[in-house]
Amino acid sequence: MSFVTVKNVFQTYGRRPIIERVNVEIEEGEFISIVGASGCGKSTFLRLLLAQETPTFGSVSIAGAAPATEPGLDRGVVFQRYSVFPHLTVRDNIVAGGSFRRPWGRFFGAERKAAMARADETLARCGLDHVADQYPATLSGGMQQRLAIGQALAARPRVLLLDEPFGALDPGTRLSMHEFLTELRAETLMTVFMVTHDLHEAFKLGDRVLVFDKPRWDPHDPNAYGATITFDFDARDGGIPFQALEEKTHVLQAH
Ligand SMILES: Nc1ncnc2c1ncn2[C@@H]1O[C@H](COP(=O)(O)OP(=O)(O)OP(=O)(O)O)[C@@H](O)[C@H]1O
Repeated sequence: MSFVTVKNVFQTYGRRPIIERVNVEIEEGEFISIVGASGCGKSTFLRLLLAQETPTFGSVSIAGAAPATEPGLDRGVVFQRYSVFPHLTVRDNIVAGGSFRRPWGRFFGAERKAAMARADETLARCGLDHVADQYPATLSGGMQQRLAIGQALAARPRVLLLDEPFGALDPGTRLSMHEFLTELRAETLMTVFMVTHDLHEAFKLGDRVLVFDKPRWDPHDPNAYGATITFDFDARDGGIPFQALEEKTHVLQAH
């Protein structure tokens, strides 16, 4: 059985369908990139995996059970959009991220020392070691976002959900975060779902790229139908070259 199974899922807000007939199976350790037009339900899909919402119809299961409503020891889901703690220093924010997996949520004595050392490693990887003792409010927006990503990764979750995690970062920082995430995946068996608007990033990082789109469209009522997964690309080993995709969609017949 697959690690994550999404079976015939529909999600409707009021009378408006957002996603419909979504079926997908994910193996543990896969990196799933999710792309699609704005407003077609990508974040809604992540919320269903997080159990922040329950589907109007259909089912979601993770490791053979409905996803727990709280991130826990058994299923360390951490969502990138959880904001950082303003009253903790940058280093303590990372330590706190790592402690989410503990039943009492705190480290003491030698364990705390080890947690601080691990936090310093994560901070160096995120390029935040020089601001370890500062508070988040003193950081730029991009640095705060890097801290949020570092905090999420510090918990070493079994499933990591990322909603446009690198969208606000400058190109250089973005590349180093790609490397960081790739290294971390090599070290853990983490399953990753990442929503991105950057196709190149989607194919570079993902094992698979899921495309959300509306297969049915009523020009008189654009909200009449929901979106579903219209493509499931295998992006391993370089995947389908990004350019080839573009060319294919723009092929004109010579005659
Ligand atoms: N709780 C809610 N109640 C009603 N409508 C909602 C709710 N959450 C989202 N929506 C609507 O559902 C649609 C899908 O939203 P969602 O955020 O999942 O899309 P998205 O694909 O992630 O978009 P983007 O790429 O712009 O982030 C949007 O039109 C949004 O306005």
